Amino acid sequence: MIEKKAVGEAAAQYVKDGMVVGLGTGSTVYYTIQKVGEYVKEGMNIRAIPTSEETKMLALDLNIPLVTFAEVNHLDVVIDGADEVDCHFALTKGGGGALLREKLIADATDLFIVVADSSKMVEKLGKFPLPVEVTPFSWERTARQIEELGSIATRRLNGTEPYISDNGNYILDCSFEVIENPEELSQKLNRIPGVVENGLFVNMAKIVFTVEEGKVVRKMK
Ligand SMILES: O=C[C@H](O)[C@H](O)[C@H](O)COP(=O)(O)O
Repeated sequence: MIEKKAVGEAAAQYVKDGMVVGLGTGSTVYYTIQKVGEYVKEGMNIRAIPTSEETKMLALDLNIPLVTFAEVNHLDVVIDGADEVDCHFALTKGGGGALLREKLIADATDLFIVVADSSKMVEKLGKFPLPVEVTPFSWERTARQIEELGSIATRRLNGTEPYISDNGNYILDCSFEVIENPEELSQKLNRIPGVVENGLFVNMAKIVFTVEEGKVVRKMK
């Protein structure tokens, strides 16, 4: 919790007056969003696109002005959390189910910043099961095709019911153990009909805020 707050707040320094900002989802970027709310309260003029309904509610509570892709095409900065970050800044995302909008929004900026406590930093991705968003129709067949790539795909539940994403889809949590080539796996997954998007973010993050030896560090690509 202390690390999440420290890295989340540190990244907020990249939000400046006049910017269009992408706001991520989760318990780490929560602290970034709180800081951005303070900036707005102090008079900073920004507009934001949230990566989930949860973040949208939080931003509205903090009076952060929102926009949509109907009005903007490019974001000045996007700040988001991650479930795993490897040494090349490849990420696993989607533990909170927001991966599709997160990827759409991260794709719309040249400055994608990740906030991740030290537990998220790994040598290779894979220990955290990879979230894959799939269409509910024939999800079982899609799951079998994902399993042919070497994983065990488990449909996410919300209690006893299927978890439904903000986009009306299912999430499959796919255990691959070790992901040797995230880019290749991402391409293979997205070629399977029924896969809407996968939680691998490769060659997207430019800056990672994390904690090393008890101090916040900013790692740049
Ligand atoms: O879908 C959720 C997102 O990808 C989150 O950014 C990710 O799960 C990290 O969340 P947290 O900061 O709560 O660990």
